Amino acid sequence: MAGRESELRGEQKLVDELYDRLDALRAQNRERLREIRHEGPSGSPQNRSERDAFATLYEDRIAQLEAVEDRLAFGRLDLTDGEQRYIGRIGLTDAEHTSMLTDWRAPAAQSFYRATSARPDGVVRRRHLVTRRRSVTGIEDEVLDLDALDDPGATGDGQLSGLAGEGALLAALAAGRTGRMGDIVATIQAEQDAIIRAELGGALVVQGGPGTGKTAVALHRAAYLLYSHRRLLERSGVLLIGPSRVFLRYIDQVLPSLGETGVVTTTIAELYPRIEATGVESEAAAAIKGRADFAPIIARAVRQRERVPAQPQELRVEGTSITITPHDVAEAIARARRNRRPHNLARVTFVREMLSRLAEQYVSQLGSPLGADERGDVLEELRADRGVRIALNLAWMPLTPQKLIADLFAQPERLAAAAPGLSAAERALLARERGAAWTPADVPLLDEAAELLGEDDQVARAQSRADAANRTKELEYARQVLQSSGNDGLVSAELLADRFASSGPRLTTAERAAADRSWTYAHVVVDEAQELSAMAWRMLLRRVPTRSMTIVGDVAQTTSRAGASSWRSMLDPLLRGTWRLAELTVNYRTPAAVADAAQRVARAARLPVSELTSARDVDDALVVDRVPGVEQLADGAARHAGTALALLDDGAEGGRLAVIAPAGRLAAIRAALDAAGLAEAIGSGLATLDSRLTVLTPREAKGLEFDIVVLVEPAEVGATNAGDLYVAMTRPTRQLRVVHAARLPRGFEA
Ligand SMILES: Nc1ncnc2c1ncn2[C@@H]1O[C@H](COP(=O)(O)OP(=O)(O)OP(=O)(O)O)[C@@H](O)[C@H]1O
Repeated sequence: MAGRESELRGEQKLVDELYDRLDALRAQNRERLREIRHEGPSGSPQNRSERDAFATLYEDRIAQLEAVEDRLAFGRLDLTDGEQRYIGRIGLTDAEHTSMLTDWRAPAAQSFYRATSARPDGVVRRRHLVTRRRSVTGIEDEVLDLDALDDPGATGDGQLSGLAGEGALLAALAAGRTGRMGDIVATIQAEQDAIIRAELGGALVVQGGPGTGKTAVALHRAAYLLYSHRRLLERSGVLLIGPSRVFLRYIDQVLPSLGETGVVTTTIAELYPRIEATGVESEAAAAIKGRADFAPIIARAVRQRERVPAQPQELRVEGTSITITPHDVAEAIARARRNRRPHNLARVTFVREMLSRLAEQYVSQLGSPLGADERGDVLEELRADRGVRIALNLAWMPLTPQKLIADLFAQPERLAAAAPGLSAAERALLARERGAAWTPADVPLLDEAAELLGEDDQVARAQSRADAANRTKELEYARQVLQSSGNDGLVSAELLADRFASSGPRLTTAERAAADRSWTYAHVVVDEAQELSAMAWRMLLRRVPTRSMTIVGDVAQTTSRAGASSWRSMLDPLLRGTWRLAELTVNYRTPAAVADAAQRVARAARLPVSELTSARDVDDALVVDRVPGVEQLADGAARHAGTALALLDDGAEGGRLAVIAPAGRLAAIRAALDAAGLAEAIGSGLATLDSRLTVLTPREAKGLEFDIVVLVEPAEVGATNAGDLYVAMTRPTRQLRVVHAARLPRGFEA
C-alpha cells in the first residue's frame, strides 16, 4: 500500500511538471500574441498581413494548448534500457528541448498500444495513469516482460483478457454518456491502433460490428494522418463524411480534443456547394437515383441536349438568307464531340463550326469574295443575330446542372428518352414539379451533371494560375519564417503562406475546399459508409483522385435501400479491387447479453453480421416486457422511460436515455411521455444530443449511443428493415428495455 502511495506521489510530481510546462507555453504564446496585437494596424500592407498571419499562428497554438488540458498525460512506458517514456495528447519538451511527453501519434508511442507480453517490443511495463483534472487518482500496470523487471514481486494486472489497460478501458466504457463522443487516446486497443496507423495510400475499408469503435478509429486515424503527413495533408485538406448533421455534432469535439481543427466535416447531402437538399422523397425514388445506372442516364440526358433539327430552318440576316441544315448541325455536333470536353465547353467548338459554315453561305450569297477582315465582320454579325443565337441554342443549349436535372424530372418525355432502361412505374416515382426542393439523392446527380456539363470556371482558373506564381514566393518566405520562429512542425509552410497572402479574404484550406465543387482532398474519411449509394460514391471519388481513403462501416447495419449489402459488390466496380479490408471484432459499447441477442436476430434475418466479442457484460442488461395489445405500447414505453430515468438518477454517472420506435408510433409515445410528466426532458433534432431523454427512429439513432434504450415493438422495426432493428438494439451502453405487443422477432430469445 505504502509502495503504491509513493508511486502515486511520484507520478503526481511528474504530472505537475507537465502541467507547469503546459502553462508556461500557454503564457509564452499569449504574450507573443499580445505583443503582435500591440503593434497596431501600422506599417505596409505586407507587414500588416504578416502580423495577422503570426497572430493566427499564436491563436491556433493557444487553442491547441487549451484543448489538451484534460488527461494531458495518460501513460508511461518502462523500457528495457531503463528509459521511462510518458505518453500524452501532445508532445512537450522542456526549455532545453529534452522530451518530457511523447505525442500518442509519434512512432515512439506505438508500443504503448501494441506491445503484448508475447511481443513486448522493448517494453518492460506499461502503465496507465488515471487522472481527474490535474490529479493522479490511479495507476494501472501491466508487466509485459517479467524477466526484465527489477522488482520481481510486481506482476501488475497482466493481459489476461487480451485487452490492454483493462481497468482504464472498462472504466471508460462504464462511464455515463454525455451526449458527445469523447476521444479514446488513453485506451486504444491493438487492433484499433493497427488501423489508425495504417499507411496513408490507397483505400482502407474497416468493417466492424456495432460498437467496435469504427467511428472512434476513423477520427483518431484522421488525427494521426494529419500529424504524420502534415505537409501533404494540410495543403489539400482532409474531408470527413458522416451520415447526418446530428451525427457530425455528436462527434464534433473529438478532433479538437486531439488538437486538430482543420478537417472539413460534412454529409453527402451538403457536399455540393450552395445546394441545400431539404426535400423529402420516397425511399424507392431515392434508391433508383442512387443506382450506378443513373450515370449513363445523365450522360444521355446531356447528349440529348445536343440536337439535330428535323427540318432545315431558313433565317434572314441583314437581308441575306441563310439556312441552318440538319446536315451542318450534325457535322458540327460530331466535330464538337470529338474533342471530348464537357458539354458547355465543347459548345464553343460547335458554335464556331456552325458560324463558319453559315458565314460561307452568307458570303456565297453576296456573290463576291471577301477579305479576312470582312469575313470577321460577317462572323460577328451572325454571332450577334438573335435568330441565329436561338437556333444554335436549340441545337446545343448551354446548361447548368440544376436545369438539366430539374428538366429531367419535370418533363416525362425527357426522362423516358434518357432512361429507356427504367420502367414506366420507376419513371413515375421520379416525376416531380419544376422548382421542387432538392433531395439528398439529387446531390450526387447534380455533381455528375456538373462533371459532364463543365462549369464555366475559366475566370476562376485564370485567377488560380496568377495566384500560383505569387505563391511560390510566399512559400519560400513562410518556410524561413517557420524555421526562425521555432514553430516548424505545428503548421506547414503552405498554410502559413496562405495566411500571408494579402489579397482577398483570408480563408483556411477547409473553407476554400468546402466552397469549391472541384476541390480535391488529400484524404477522405467516410463513416457509416455502407449507406452511400453508388452515385454518392462516384461523387466522393471525384474529390479524391489519389484514392487515399479510410472507409468505415458495417454492411449488416445498412438501412438505405441504395446502400451496400457487401463491400465487394459496392466497391469493386468503383475501385477495381484496389481497396484493402481490415476488421474490428470487439464490441466496446453494448453489454454482452444485448449484443448477443442483437446478433442472433440479425443472423436470423440473414444480415451479413461480423464476428463480435463483447468487452463486458452488465447485470440486468436486457429487460423484456410484453404488453397486452398495441394500444398499450405508448404507455408501456413511458413507464419504462420513467423507470430508466430513475435508474440513471440513482447512479453517480448521470447518463442519457432514448426511446427508439417505428416512425408511426413516435407521436403517441411523445404524448404518453407528456402525460407521465416527462415531456420536459425530451429533445429532438440537434437537441437530441443535449437532452436526457430523446424519442427517435432507428435511422435517427444511427451511429449514436445512449446509456439506456427503450425499444418499442422490435418486430415492427425489423419488418421495415432488418438493419434498422440491428442498429436500434445495439445503441445502449448499459441496458436495453424492450416493450412489445407482437411476437418478438426470430432469434431474440436464445
Ligand atoms: N479503445 C477504446 N477505449 C475506450 N472506449 C472505446 C474504445 N473503442 C471504442 N470505444 C467506445 O465504444 C463506443 C462505440 O464506439 P464507436 O461509436 O466508434 O463504434 P462504431 O463501431 O462506430 O459503432 P456503430 O457501428 O454502432 O456506429 C464509443 O463510446 C467509444 O468511445
